[in-house]
Amino acid sequence: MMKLKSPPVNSLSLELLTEFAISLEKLENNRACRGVIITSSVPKIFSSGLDITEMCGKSMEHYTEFWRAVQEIWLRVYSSSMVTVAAVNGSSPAGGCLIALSCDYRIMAENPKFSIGLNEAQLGIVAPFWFKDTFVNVVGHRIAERSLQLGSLHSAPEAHKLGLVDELVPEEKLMEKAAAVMAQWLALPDHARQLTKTMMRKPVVDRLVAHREEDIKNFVTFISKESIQKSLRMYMEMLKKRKS
Ligand SMILES: CCCCCCCCCCC/C=C/C(=O)SCCNC(=O)CCNC(=O)[C@H](O)C(C)(C)COP(=O)(O)OP(=O)(O)OC[C@H]1O[C@@H](n2cnc3c(N)ncnc32)[C@H](O)[C@@H]1OP(=O)(O)O
Repeated sequence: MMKLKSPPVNSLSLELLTEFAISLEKLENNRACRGVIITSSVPKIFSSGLDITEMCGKSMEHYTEFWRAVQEIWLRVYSSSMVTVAAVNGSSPAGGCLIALSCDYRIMAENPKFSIGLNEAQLGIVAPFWFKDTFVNVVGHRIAERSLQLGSLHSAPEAHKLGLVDELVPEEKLMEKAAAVMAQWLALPDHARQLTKTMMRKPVVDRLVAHREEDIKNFVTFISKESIQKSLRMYMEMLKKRKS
């Protein structure tokens, strides 16, 4: 099991992304490890998505390093040879949702206050093509398009209805259910499951691998724009105001 632990809200900072990638690599290289459940040890939050402070007021070099780390974590989770189950035990916007979408199966706590989705448009930013492709592969083109254009965050019941999560279970049963799903998936021979997974996911993975540097350049150019920086600053202010 891998538990995201970066209070208060599990923002995906460069440091957390780097630790996450190293832990995944260790598991991937351990032949005895055939599956991983990804969850959070922060109450009510799976992950608040990419750490916005990493994308605000920093240098081009920093944006480059940060985006490479974001790409890396997606590539590792999406193309993992292990069975990956997301036990979504709290809200999961944007980058948090991407982590869950990249797993093989998603189980969410059935709490209507928890929400999940790719809400980038609400921040005035655009989910890159590989976020979009991952989303389309889970919910289909129409639902993904509407949800992305509106930057929707879906409540747990709504997310289940749309197919964004596979199952809802009472919060106290979440880990038990995740373990049961893992056992079901691990009952199959690894090679057949792994080859099938690769067949389904390879075109999307290959697309980023082929355009990785271009994608970094696009990100750095986009995020460095003063209008985008202003949108991000306003969003952070809104988060702080909402609190007080
Ligand atoms: C032409 C095409 C080119 C394309 C190029 C690419 C373009 C860029 C693509 C970038 C993709 C971005 C992906 C992302 O993930 S962006 C992040 C999106 N995340 C969010 O919108 C979530 C925001 N947070 C919340 O909604 C709430 O915090 C949450 C529901 C998660 C929890 O609520 P709660 O009430 O429990 O906690 P607070 O809101 O009080 O938060 C506590 C403190 O944490 C700070 N915070 C929250 N989220 C973030 C974050 N994502 N990054 C950094 N900091 C965050 C919040 O401000 C509070 O701080 P303070 O205690 O200091 O006030």
